[in-house]
Amino acid sequence: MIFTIPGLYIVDHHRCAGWLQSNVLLPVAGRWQRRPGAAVKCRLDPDNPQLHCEITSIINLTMSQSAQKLRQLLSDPDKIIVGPGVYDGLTARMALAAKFDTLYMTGAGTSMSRLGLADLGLATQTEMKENAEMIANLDPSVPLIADADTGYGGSANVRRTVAKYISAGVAGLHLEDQVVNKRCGHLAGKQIVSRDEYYSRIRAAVNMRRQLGSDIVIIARTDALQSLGFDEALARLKEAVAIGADVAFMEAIQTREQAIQVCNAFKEAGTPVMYGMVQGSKSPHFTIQEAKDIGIKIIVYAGVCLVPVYIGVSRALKKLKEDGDTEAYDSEITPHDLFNVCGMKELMEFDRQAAISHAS
Ligand SMILES: C[C@](O)(C(=O)O)[C@H](CC(=O)O)C(=O)O
Repeated sequence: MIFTIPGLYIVDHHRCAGWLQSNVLLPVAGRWQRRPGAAVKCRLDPDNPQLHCEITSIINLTMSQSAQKLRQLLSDPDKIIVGPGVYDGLTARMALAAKFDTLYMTGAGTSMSRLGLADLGLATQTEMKENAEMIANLDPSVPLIADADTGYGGSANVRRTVAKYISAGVAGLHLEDQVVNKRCGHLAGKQIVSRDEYYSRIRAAVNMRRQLGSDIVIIARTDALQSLGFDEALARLKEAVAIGADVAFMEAIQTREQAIQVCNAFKEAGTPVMYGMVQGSKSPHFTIQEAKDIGIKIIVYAGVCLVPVYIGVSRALKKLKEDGDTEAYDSEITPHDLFNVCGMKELMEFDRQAAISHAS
């Protein structure tokens, strides 16, 4: 379908996370010129879906490969995006080797693996960004969604967080409405900031993205369900999306019905909904297929690596401590196998090529 808007033509548009992303013909020096990659952010008039009623911005995107890929996945109607929760180089490499097409950097996992500390808002902006940067660049063709907690302060901090995550190569990030001294979304006693403060975080993120000409996907997360109830949590997500967030994420959902209600609430507008699966929490458990069936667009399994690492490593350590020996595995893993998952072949080939150039 081709839309006509006074001043420009939009062709090849596709709907993507609340954006209409398109090739655009712009009148430049009296001629229509095609500007691939330029995006027009439009609001559709619900009463007249054939016409755009408002152009909110035109952006020349210096699209990052990974954010673009994430947007492509979001715009695929048949796709559910699955983010295995990784938190260090090895878990990220293992998820890549398992051929996941998206990764999720869990903040809880980052806090525990990098700091040895529980998910209580202790990981700093710099620590989170450094971890995200390392993971995002192991294979930049696989988009990384990274936890950005509260944005680490006021709007100026959020601004800086978004800029850092963009330059780190992160494809999408989520920002929430807990106080800066936050805690894991599945713990009791969460404190929530006012609507205005939350909205200013989202607005800061959206404005910074625009200022940098980036297409990073902004995921609005609310933790308000626990203390303020479903209606308030939903209202916050709706306003966050109206401000410019691309995806709605209600944290620590308590029932399957609530998950369905959230999906239904955003269905008409085509806003993708994200769901956080945390094994052992009170949130309903969904398989990928179940999540897809109810309309969830992104599901992240925050504990998919953490839990088996905890179980497996605890058992192995107990064995060594008590029996004075390591566990025997059916198929012994050699150091080679581990290094291969972490790029050994490519590194050695690179080294070989460098040596050849040097010799010639
Ligand atoms: C999604 C989450 O933010 C994360 O860091 O992975 C956590 C998950 C967890 O603590 O296990 C959360 O707050 O839900």
